Amino acid sequence: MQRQKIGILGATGMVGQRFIQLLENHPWFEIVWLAASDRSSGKPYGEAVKWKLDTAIPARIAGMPVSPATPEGAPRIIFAALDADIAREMEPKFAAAGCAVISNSSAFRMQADVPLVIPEVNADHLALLEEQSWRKQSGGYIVTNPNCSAIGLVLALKPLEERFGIESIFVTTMQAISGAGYPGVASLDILGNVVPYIKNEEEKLQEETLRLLGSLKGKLVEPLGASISAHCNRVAVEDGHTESVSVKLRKKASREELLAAWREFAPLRGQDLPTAPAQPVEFVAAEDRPQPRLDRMRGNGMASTVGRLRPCSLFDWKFTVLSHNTIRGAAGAALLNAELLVKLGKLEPATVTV
Ligand SMILES: NC(=O)C1=CN([C@@H]2O[C@H](COP(=O)(O)OP(=O)(O)OC[C@H]3O[C@@H](n4cnc5c(N)ncnc54)[C@H](OP(=O)(O)O)[C@@H]3O)[C@@H](O)[C@H]2O)C=CC1
Ligand SMILES: N[C@@H](CC(=O)OP(=O)(O)O)C(=O)O
Repeated sequence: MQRQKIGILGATGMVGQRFIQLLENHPWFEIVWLAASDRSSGKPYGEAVKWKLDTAIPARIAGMPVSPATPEGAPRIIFAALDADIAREMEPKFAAAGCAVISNSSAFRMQADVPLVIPEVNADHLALLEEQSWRKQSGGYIVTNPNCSAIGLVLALKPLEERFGIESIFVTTMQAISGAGYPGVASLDILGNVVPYIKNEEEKLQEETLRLLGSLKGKLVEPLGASISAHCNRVAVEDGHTESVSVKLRKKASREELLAAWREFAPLRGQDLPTAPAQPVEFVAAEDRPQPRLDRMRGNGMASTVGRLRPCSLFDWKFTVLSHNTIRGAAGAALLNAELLVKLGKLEPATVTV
């Protein structure tokens, strides 16, 4: 099978680097175009980037030039990892030029006709992309993946919502510093410290969770009718967001029933998507797990790990969730969205725009 040509917008950032790492040997996609800000444009990638991953920059990529961030000459499939303000201005230009923009950014996640998707949770919401004016005019569109804390949480909640219904959710996050990009949070602010504030994060986690667990009604997503309250904190962890969760269910369920719901949750089984984890929600029985350093790479960084399941004296059950914020929470999430779009016939063979 010939690999489809793809480009990465924001290729030098934390998420952009993860895209390169995950795509380098991907069986379906081939990186042919990298773009970033004017600061990087024109330089070889290896010179423009401050590479922060623990695998080497692929030699082929290090020598590639960084292109200007414009649709001219870009391939038709674009993985985008731009700050929200820049994405808001730039992603529509690529979609209008006929590109499929597979975005990580929050800029369009809550726009009614833009799918906000986790393939295991709400693949049917992808139908919304057909409503976009870009799709109708040029064939281009924008599809988004959620906030990095929302992804791990929603993967753990979806099997419970399906079987028992959810009435209330209370969640407290402990988010890794890589979530703030590079250079991100100053070392003097985070070393030996916890920062109980991440701008806009609680609002995004609450809104996106209910939209992801919501139902597609005609051309609109009706959010899940549950109450939710989130507290978000930045902690001195490199990668991996940890979340303490309490849930009130609509139907009483035993511990064994919750464990079975997570164990049997395999909505993508049989689809052979290269990035999909075999077990999207992994339960770890040890009393002191999950932990970011020990559990973030489960399912190649694509699983949501759940542990410490116990009764909650305020709600019904409480537990801990952990997921890798730049893999499952960002680049891996977008890649899985793209793989699903290929399966659905919505990513056409690569040609060059304008
Ligand atoms: N880190 C995480 O865990 C997660 C991040 N996200 C989202 O992904 C996006 C990227 O995040 P992250 O990688 O952490 O951010 P970084 O700050 O690390 O990277 C930003 C990227 O955008 C590029 N850029 C900046 N300005 C422009 C411009 N004017 N035109 C074109 N490119 C530009 C930068 O290029 P240059 O190097 O040239 O400045 C760089 O490649 C954000 O929307 C973020 O919210 C989503 C989920 C998780
Ligand atoms: N704000 C998240 C990362 C992020 O970029 O989220 P979003 O994609 O919703 O902007 C964090 O700090 O960990």
